[in-house]
Amino acid sequence: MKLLSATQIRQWDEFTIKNEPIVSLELMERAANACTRWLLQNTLAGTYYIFCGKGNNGGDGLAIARLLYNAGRAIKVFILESDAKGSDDYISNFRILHHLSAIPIYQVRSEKDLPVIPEECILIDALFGTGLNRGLTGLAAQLIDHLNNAGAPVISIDIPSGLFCDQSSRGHSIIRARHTLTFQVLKMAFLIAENAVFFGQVHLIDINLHPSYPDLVDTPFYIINQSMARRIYRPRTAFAHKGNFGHALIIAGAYGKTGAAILSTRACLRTGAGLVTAHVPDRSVSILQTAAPEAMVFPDPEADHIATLGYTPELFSATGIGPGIGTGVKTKFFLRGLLEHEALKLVLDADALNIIAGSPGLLNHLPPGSILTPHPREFSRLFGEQDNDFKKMEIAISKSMELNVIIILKGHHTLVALPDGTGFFNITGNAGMAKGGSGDVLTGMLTGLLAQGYSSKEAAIMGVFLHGLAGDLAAGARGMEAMTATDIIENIGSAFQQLL
Ligand SMILES: NC(=O)C1=CN([C@@H]2O[C@H](COP(=O)(O)OP(=O)(O)OC[C@H]3O[C@@H](n4cnc5c(N)ncnc54)[C@H](O)[C@@H]3O)[C@@H](O)[C@H]2O)[C@@H](O)CC1
Ligand SMILES: Nc1ncnc2c1ncn2[C@@H]1O[C@H](COP(=O)(O)OP(=O)(O)O)[C@@H](O)[C@H]1O
Ligand SMILES: [K+]
Repeated sequence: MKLLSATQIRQWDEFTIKNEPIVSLELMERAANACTRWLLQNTLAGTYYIFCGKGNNGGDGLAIARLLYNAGRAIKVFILESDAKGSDDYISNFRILHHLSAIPIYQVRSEKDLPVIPEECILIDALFGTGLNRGLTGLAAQLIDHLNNAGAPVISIDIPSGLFCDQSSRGHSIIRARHTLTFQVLKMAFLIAENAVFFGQVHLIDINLHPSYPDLVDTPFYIINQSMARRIYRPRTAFAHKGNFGHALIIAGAYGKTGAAILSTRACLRTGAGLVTAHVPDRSVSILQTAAPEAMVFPDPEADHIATLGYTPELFSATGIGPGIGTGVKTKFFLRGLLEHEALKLVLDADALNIIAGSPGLLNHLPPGSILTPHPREFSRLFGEQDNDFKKMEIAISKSMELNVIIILKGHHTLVALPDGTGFFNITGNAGMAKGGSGDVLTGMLTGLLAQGYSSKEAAIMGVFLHGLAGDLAAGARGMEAMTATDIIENIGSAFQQLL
C-alpha cells in the first residue's frame, strides 16, 4: 500500500472533489460527520472545548462543533485568531455556526485570552492539519503548551497540531494527543518513533476519498500489508521435496549465547527451509542438537567461538550470521573471510554488524543483495548518529542504494530500505517483542526465506511482516509481558496461515 505525502493527500482531496464529484464543503462535512460519530461513540458526554485554526483543519473543527451540538453535547469553540482571512470552507462553516447563537465562540487573540480549562472537559484539537508549513511560534505555540498542560484529554483531528506529516518536527511546539482521528490513510509522521509521544492512539476515519487516486501517483514509500505479503508468498506444491526449499546455514552463538543460535535455527526451521545447518562453537553442539534436533550442526573447532570456515559456504542456499557471535578477534577474521565469498545470499545481524561497524571498510565487501538487520543502536554504530528519525530513514535508504544491500532498520514500525530507493514500513508487531531474542528470530526467518528461493526484497518484506504478525499472535495468546521469543517462533505457522 502506498504511503502518501501531505501534498499527495491534498491532491487526493482535490481529485475526489473533481471526480466523484463532490463540492469541497460537502467533503469537509463528510469528514466532520465521521469524526463526530467516533466522538459520540467513544467519549462520555462532557463539555467539548474545540480549538480551531483558520485553515481547513479549523473548518473540520467548526463542523464537528455544530454536529456535536446538534447531537445534544455541550460545546465551547475557540478560534486561534491571526491575520489570515481563513480558507473558504472555514469561512462557510464559521458563518453557519455563528447563526446558531446558542454556541459560544471565543476568540484567542493574545495570551490573556487563553481559557481556563477544566480537567473533566474533552479538548478537540483542530488548529492545524496537513497544511502546516513551518513550526508553530508565538501565540499558536503558547496555546499548544496551554492545552498540553491542561490535564484534560486531547483528541486531534487529522494530525496533532504542530506535527509535520513528512519531516521531523523535533524542537517545535506540538499537541500531545490521547487519540488522533486521521482521515483516510496513515501519515508518515505516525510511523516514526520520535513522534510516538504526540499522536496517542491513531484511528483511521474513512472519508471515502476517490479509490482511483493512489494508483495514479508514484511514491518511494509503502506500508507492508497483508495483501502485499500474500502476493509474495508461494504456497508449497503437493509434490515438493526438501531439495526444493534450500539448505540454510545459521552462524550464531558464542558460548554463553547458544540461546541466540537456537532461536535463529528454530525460527529458520519453522519458516520452511528444507535443511538447516547451524555453525556453533564446539561446546554448544549438544545444547543445540537437543533444542533443535531437526537441524544439522557444524561444530567449530574452537570451544567457545566462531572462528573456522571449514566448509564451502556457497554450498548453502542462504546464510544468516551474527546473533550472539561476539566481536572477538578470531570471529572478526572469520567474518572477513566469509565476506570474500561474493556469491552468498547473506543476512547480517547483531555482532556481525558490530564487527562491520568497527571495520567500516567491510561495508564495501558485502555481497550484493545482502540483508542487514540493525536495531537503532547498531544502525548508529554503522552509519553514525543522526539528528532525528527522518534523517535516519533517509540514511537507511541512501546507504541501501550506495551499498546495493537491503537495510532493515528495526523498531516498532520496522523500515525495509531497498537499493532502488524505496522504503517499506511494517505495521505488524508489538511492544511484547521488545525483549532479547526477538531479533534472533527475525534473522532465522529471513535466512529461511532466502534459502527457499525468495529474493532478498521478497524475503525482507514478507519476513518482517510475518515476524511481527507471529509476535502479535503470541501477544494475543500470552500477553505482551509474558511472551518470549520462543512464542514468536511457535506462532510463525499461524502467521503463514493468514497468507493462504
Ligand atoms: N477538502 C479538503 O481539502 C479536506 C481537508 N480536510 C482538512 O484540511 C486540513 C488541511 O487544511 P489546510 O490545507 O487548509 O491546512 P491547515 O488547516 O493545516 O491550515 C493551514 C493554514 O495555516 C497556515 N499555517 C501553516 N503553518 C502555520 C504556522 N506554523 N503558523 C501559522 N500559520 C500556519 C497556512 O498558511 C494555512 O493558512 C486537513 O488536515 C484536514 O483536517 C478535511 O476537511 C477533508 C477534506
Ligand atoms: N515495540 C515494538 N513493536 C514492534 N516490534 C518490536 C518492538 N520492539 C521490538 N520489536 C521487534 O523485535 C525485534 C528486536 O530485535 P533486536 O533489538 O535485534 O533484539 P535482539 O537482538 O535482542 O534479539 C525487531 O524485529 C523489532 O522490530
Ligand atoms: K489538528
